[in-house]
Amino acid sequence: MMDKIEHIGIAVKSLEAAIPLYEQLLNTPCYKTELVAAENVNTAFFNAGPNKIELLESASPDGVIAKFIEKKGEGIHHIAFAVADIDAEMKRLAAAGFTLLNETPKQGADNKLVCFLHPKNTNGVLIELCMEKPAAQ
Ligand SMILES: CC[C@H](C(=O)O)C(=O)SCCNC(=O)CCNC(=O)[C@H](O)C(C)(C)COP(=O)(O)OP(=O)(O)OC[C@H]1O[C@@H](n2cnc3c(N)ncnc32)[C@H](O)[C@@H]1OP(=O)(O)O
Ligand SMILES: [Co+2]
Repeated sequence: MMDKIEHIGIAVKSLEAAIPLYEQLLNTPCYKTELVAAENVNTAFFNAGPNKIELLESASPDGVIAKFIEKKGEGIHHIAFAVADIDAEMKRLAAAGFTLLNETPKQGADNKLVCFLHPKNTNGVLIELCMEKPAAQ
């Protein structure tokens, strides 16, 4: 089950320009910036009540975010839902016919495991499943 919207991902050309803008807009400081090398993306996080805003800047000219901005411009990139059991949700959604973009949960930002669903099955919205990484046993 999707517990809540964990974050809204927003594609931006420059974190340097977008971070102060969102700090002013949200009236709260960016609480974390993080490079997710595997995704070729630099991220910046803000709390917005029980949810978050995740700004995304491409870490290379040919990254996913650069491609998105080239095609669609800056703007909302994805919606991430918090899930308690990402494996179970991936199984449920795959069985329901959604296209998973990664076979197993992968490393996300902000201490999460993530999986993406292709927008072709979700009315054109890129969906991310997002689970807090279990504490190391
Ligand atoms: C994980 C770290 C962090 C976190 O929260 O922890 C992040 O959120 S990282 C976010 C960046 N990473 C990803 O987005 C990974 C998943 N995305 C992908 O695998 C690709 O972007 C994919 C498959 C969605 C699109 O890649 P592709 O190479 O196929 O690009 P195209 O431009 O050819 O797109 C095909 C088709 O999809 C539409 N599209 C692409 N991106 C989006 C989007 N964000 N929202 C909605 N639609 C999207 C694109 O317009 C094309 O549609 P078409 O009708 O064919 O023009
Ligand atoms: Co995200």
